[in-house]
Amino acid sequence: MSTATAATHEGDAPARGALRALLPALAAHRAMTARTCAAALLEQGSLVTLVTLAAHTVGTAVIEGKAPSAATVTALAALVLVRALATWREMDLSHDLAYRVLAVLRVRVFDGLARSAPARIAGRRSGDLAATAMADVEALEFFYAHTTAQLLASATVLTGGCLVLAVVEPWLPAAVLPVAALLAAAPFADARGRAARGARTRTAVARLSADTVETVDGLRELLALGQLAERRRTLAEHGRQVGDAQRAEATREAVAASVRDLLIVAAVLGVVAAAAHSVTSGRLHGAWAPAAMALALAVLGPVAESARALSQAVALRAAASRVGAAVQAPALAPPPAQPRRLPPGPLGVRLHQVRFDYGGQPVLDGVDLTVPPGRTLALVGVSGAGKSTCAHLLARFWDPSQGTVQLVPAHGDPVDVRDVADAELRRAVVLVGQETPLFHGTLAENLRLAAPEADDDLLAATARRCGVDRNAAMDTLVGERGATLSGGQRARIALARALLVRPRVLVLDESTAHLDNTGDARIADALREEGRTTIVIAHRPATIRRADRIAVLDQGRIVEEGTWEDLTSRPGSALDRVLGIPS
Ligand SMILES: Nc1ncnc2c1ncn2[C@@H]1O[C@H](COP(=O)(O)OP(=O)(O)OP(=O)(O)O)[C@@H](O)[C@H]1O
Repeated sequence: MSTATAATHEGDAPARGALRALLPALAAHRAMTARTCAAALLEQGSLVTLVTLAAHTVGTAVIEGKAPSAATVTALAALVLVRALATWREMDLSHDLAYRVLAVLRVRVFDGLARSAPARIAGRRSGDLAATAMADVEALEFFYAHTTAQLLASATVLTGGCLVLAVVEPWLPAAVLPVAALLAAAPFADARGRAARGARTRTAVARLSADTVETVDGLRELLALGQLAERRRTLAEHGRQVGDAQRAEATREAVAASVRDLLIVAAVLGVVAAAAHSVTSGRLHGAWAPAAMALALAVLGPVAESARALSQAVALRAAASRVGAAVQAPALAPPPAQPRRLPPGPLGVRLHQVRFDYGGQPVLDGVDLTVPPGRTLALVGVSGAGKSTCAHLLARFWDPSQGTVQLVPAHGDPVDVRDVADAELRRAVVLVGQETPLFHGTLAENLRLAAPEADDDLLAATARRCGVDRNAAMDTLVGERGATLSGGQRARIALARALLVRPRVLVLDESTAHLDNTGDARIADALREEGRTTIVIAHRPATIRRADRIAVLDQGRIVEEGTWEDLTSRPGSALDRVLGIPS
């Protein structure tokens, strides 16, 4: 897990640069960002001009007893219209910009997860990952929609307003600028605390999301174990923690909002006092007193709003950290710089002196294994011996820390799987696990994941070959994760899907464990194809003995290899020990 993610999970203040790291995402939308800034500037600028002109007009009317000119009334009406249009345009553009950026960000989070799958995902809860992919990305909408353009516009309007005030009376900006500086500094004063509170909220939300996903997933098991009431209590407790974390943020924000209001009132009173003094000493026309007050109020309002947005953005550091960590997750199996093409024809497999660990003790410690092209090997070992790990290295979910995993053509040089482009490797080597998931959709849709171009006849023929229920129509809904099917039916569909790829190397990791003995034998026939290399990981003796050769994995190495007859005729063989056959 990356440091940023770890910090967030522990509820610490996340990295300071996390929000800055979000800005480059705007680079792809420079023109739109510029339009959003221009609209925000027009929105704020038109309001400031409107209220200042209105106050000056009223002041002039009261003091001089003159009705406003037609030009002034027209200008005021035009400003109202401009302000309304600019508000609509700014909201429209800022949200459009934010949603575009978020759409890209969601895909980049997904890419990050895919790049680091399954290793990095293995240690994390799916609800937690879903929270990063959805809730954290969604939370950043505020940053993109309500921070950047508003900050730029309010700073510009403040500068322009102060220049006008300085022209009217050089002392007037002195009442506005210190308050503006205080408002701008406020979000940074308690940045650590705010970021930590934000992180607590995000962590609580992620935990609740993880709990909810796990509970929904495991409802059947929880029901069977009589644990539903307990689970309900846990969910309620974690929901309460989310509420507490959100309330703590809201309470601080309420205090900050009151302080901001107080500061603005103080600044406006300061401007009123200074303007009144200038008017009474004859340096300023009386109409400028209400105009200066309105102008001060109008420029400080957006500054206060920006300060609020900045405070909220600081609280989003945790979400930004989590999204950043997901986006920047390094590839665990980096793509080759110069991919090598696999030669045509059957491919064998060779693991040479392979070492691998998951960050602790080595799981594989010098594995040597060769499967000639077109042959079937049964990889056998006690539970936890590292059989699936070998399969995962062959499918290149991970790379070994030492040694090589190669695909070996009948003629020509072996090719290291690290040198093969991902798409080509996925076509050449297909791994079917015991719990290969099916996706929500029809039987045909699930099969077509492997071969999008396959016609219905091919799908039906392959499904039949693997023993998928004859009566199952291609438009039968299989339900999420194949929930409406039996374990055996799911296995048959997963196998049919694998066959549609027409892989040259097929790795079956306990994929037929759900089938009865007859089904297992039929599937073995269906899978047999001239030239295909097959590695079968199994515990069932009948499955193992069908293989051309058997390799026994123990203590991280291949300790025994041979045919079924060889190994079972050897007294006290490692195979006998694995199968529990007394010597
Ligand atoms: N993602 C992972 N992170 C950490 N350790 C892991 C991970 N996957 C597997 N292991 C550990 O590596 C060892 C080998 O696991 P592996 O799944 O390869 O065994 P196996 O021989 O296939 O077992 P089984 O027959 O029970 O499926 C086990 O000790 C397991 O706990």
